Amino acid sequence: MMSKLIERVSVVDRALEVHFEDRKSIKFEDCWLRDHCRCPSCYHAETYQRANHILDLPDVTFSSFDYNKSQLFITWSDNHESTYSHKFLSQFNYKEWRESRRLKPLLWHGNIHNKVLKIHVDDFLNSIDGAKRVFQSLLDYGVALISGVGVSLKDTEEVCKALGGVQHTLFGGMWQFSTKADHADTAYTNLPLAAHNDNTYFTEASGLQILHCLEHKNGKGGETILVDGFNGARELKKEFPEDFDFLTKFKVEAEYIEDGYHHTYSAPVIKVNSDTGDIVQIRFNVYDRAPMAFNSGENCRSYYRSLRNLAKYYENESNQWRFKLQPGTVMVMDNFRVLHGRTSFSGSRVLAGSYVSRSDWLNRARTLNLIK
Ligand SMILES: C[N+](C)(C)CCCC[C@H](N)C(=O)O
Ligand SMILES: O=C(O)CCC(=O)C(=O)O
Repeated sequence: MMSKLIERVSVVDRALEVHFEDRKSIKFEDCWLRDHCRCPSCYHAETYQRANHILDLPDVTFSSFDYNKSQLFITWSDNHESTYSHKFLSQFNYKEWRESRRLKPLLWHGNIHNKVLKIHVDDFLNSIDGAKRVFQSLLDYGVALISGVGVSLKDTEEVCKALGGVQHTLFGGMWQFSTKADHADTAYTNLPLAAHNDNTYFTEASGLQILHCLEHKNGKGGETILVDGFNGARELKKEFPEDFDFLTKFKVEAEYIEDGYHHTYSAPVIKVNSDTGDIVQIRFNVYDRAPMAFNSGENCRSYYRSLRNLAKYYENESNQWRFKLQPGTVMVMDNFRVLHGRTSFSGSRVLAGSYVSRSDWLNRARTLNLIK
């Protein structure tokens, strides 16, 4: 890794261009430099927060500056003085800064049992390396399997907490569900559920969904279906680019209705980062679509054509990973990316689990130094 020590600094209009020893340079506007002064009157180091309001940033420029290999010193026209370390400044090469914040999912289709991490719960809960491996599997494939978990809600909760914390929704925090109609939703039946993302009717869908089959007796079926929503979107873009484009723009309204609840939210099925073009979220759920009005017959037909073309990928069994959840093994998946479903079943089938918010699981991945 080439040194990021300071080689020289030059003035460019109201900016300072810092040239580093790795032959890269970064231009810092005076307003940015003043706003990033790290002196005690400008910055609360103990809370990592700016001390002043942006409206109180003085419209000043530098009156003089000096530097050595590791520091830049600025005296401002209002006589304020600022010091910046090379380590701090060298972070802000735009391309490197943007690239370091992009997630790099490994797209997949079909049975990925030999790729997805399967780790014993003791290694996950009791070792940093184990925790890193779980979150890396989630970042890479959107799925991880944690074995050796006690077949109880309580033991499942320990796993949910370690994944970032139990997210509370109208369904509760930790849930245990079966065919008992605890909520007005087909998850609480033995009906088949085609691959879908949860919570398309919430302003923010849950980040992770954690499922642990506590029992399935006196019956059959109830296979889990997983499919990579990002790979489906990429295939749609290749085969039906106009449908991909439509689904990145058109807002599909979703709803959840139950006594005392009426959630709705409208958002594109495929959310794209406008800066990088990366797919950042899939919100696909054919069941929870709300009845919508359309401003044209063309839009109405595009809605049905594009959703059906995307659904054909997700419903193609060669793209799906199907397996049976076993008591003791917890499955965790990225609900922003991986679609899940199940085949119909008979008998008594009890699942435990929870949601974890995206902020909370990405926080864990970030504090494990896996992402920026
Ligand atoms: C809470 N639990 C996971 C058991 C079921 C929640 C129902 C999820 C709903 N069908 C959706 O797709 O958002
Ligand atoms: O019963 C299952 O295996 C999954 C149920 C489901 O899709 C859900 O709860 O969102």
